[in-house]
Amino acid sequence: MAHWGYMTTNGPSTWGKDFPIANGERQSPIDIVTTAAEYDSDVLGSNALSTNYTPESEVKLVNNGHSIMCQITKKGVLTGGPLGKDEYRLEQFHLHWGAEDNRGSEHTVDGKMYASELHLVHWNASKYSSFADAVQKPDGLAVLGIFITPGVACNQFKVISDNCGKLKTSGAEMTVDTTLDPTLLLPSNTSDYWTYLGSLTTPPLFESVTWIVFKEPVEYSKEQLLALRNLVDSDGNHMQDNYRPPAALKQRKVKKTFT
Ligand SMILES: NS(=O)(=O)c1c(F)cccc1F
Ligand SMILES: [Zn+2]
Repeated sequence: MAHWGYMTTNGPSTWGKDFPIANGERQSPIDIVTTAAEYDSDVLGSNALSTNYTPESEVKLVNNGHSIMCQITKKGVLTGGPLGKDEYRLEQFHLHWGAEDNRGSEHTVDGKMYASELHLVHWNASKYSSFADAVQKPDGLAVLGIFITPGVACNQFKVISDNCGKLKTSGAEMTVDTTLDPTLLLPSNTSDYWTYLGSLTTPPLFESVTWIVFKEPVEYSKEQLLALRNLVDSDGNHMQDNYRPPAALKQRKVKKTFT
């Protein structure tokens, strides 16, 4: 079986062969049609979305062949909003990006694509015993989606962008002896977001994710975006355009926390 990727021969249009759920009822990403999103005060009313992360004392980076991933070792949690009282533990974060600034995000907003999208992946530690246990459950995961646009450098992301050069090839791993506070990767406004029920955006595409996509993008510098584009994927090509295009919304509603 040819390993899945983002090239013509193994990209998103071919994933349905090995992962039939690719054409399922709650696939991600989606195009967020802002006028169709429903304001839902009780998504926000009952208890606002809240993150309680512990800064990582060292940064564990992995080039997993499809993205650059930071493995989280502390027990930070996300709760509230659409997650109710359940506590979702931060497991890892990674990104998707384009070869150029005009593309790269997975979710789109009224058809607009951002240059990149950061995903903070959490699993429901109130109900399940591990990420592996939660990953196939309909309420198993929660992912924060943060849009990235070219601008000033993001200081907290420097530990990743400054080390991409040492993680060029697929399978490369390294531990950087510096702290990282995942809270500082979030936009300043974390009250305004869209939320809907979806899936992993890479194979195995499990339909287990409550998506929370922030309205406010964060800025990364051109150099930080270039560092991502110089990574090499599992086929030895430049890791670029590692994003899945939007899937059909089907019978879903997107909720929003702002008017
Ligand atoms: N892209 S995504 O955030 O849906 C995602 C996950 F949540 C978990 C594993 C891989 C992955 F890619
Ligand atoms: Zn992702």
